[in-house]
Amino acid sequence: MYALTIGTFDGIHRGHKYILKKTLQIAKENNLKPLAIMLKYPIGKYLNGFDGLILPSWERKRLIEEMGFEVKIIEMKDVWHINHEDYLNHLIDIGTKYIVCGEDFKFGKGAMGDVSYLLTSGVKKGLIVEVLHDLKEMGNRVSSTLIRKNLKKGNIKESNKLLEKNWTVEGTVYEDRHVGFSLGFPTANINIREKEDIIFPKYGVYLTKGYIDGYSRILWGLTSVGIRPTYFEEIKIPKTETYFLDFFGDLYGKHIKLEFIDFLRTEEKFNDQIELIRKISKDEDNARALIESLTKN
Ligand SMILES: Cc1cc2nc3c(=O)[nH]c(=O)nc-3n(C[C@H](O)[C@H](O)[C@H](O)COP(=O)(O)O)c2cc1C
Ligand SMILES: Nc1ncnc2c1ncn2[C@@H]1O[C@H](COP(=O)(O)OP(=O)(O)O)[C@@H](O)[C@H]1O
Repeated sequence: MYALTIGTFDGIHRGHKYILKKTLQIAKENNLKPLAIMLKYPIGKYLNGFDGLILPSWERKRLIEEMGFEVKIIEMKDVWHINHEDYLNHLIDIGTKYIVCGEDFKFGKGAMGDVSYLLTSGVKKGLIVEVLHDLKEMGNRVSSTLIRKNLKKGNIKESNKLLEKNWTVEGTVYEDRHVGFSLGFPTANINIREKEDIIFPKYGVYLTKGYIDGYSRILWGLTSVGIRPTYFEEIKIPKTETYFLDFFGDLYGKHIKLEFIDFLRTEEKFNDQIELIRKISKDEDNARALIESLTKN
């Protein structure tokens, strides 16, 4: 029998950890197995204005499993036609005894199932329901939406605080126009949207740490996210590209994980390449000073 919690858990932030830990505790106390049913994408993806995921589903699954859960990934298209009564019966059929959820938990077709439904019909069917209050940070509800908003503003430190770890993206390095080398700043283009719709943070320059497959060294880098307004390109596709400091090597085809540490500046349109090069050199100086202050002591 299971102690179950359901959600998208995008980011596995402080609020998620609070619900997940509570579920683990309940499972332990009641001799149940902890189960997390995880949606690949939030409902927002199918409505208007979805900026993208904070973390891909496989990373969220890994983190939840690491806490001690069995994780089942579901996709919205597989469940949104099921009405809330049938879905509740399904949860009971698979062995759910306890459900742990937040105040705004909704499920079933048209989001008709909610906490009050669980507390009435669910309880009648023998379920035990634990409803948790929202976790707040400076008066704000800790949520994936809040973190996405922070990422869109370039507030990396605040996002990392809410996530309780450094925000990380990953992907394979692909070849592009080879302009980077001619500028004196080769950049590894990392395809962060290879498999899932990951959020692009505010366009600009970030201090990052790179973990490259097959390399034992962790590399500091300057990561530019954006559409390179200095250059004319027929179609503008946002890119995440990193110039690694004190490094030279072929990175094409390599898998790279990037940890975002800080935001340095907004992306700008320069009149010519010389101006851009000057600015990137300044970015490098700023980054090196920041790294020194971070790695001191
Ligand atoms: C640290 C850094 C800062 C950058 N800032 C800007 C910028 O403000 N504006 C811009 O148009 N491009 C900026 N770029 C992107 C460069 O234009 C880009 O790396 C170059 O065009 C190489 O592109 P490629 O990978 O297609 O060869 C920046 C790149 C780096 C590494
Ligand atoms: N310090 C470095 N940081 C990032 N990439 C580097 C570095 N040194 C060499 N490279 C190589 O250079 C490539 C990027 O060169 P660049 O001229 O920007 O071409 P592209 O347009 O294909 O990205 C990287 O993918 C990597 O293989």
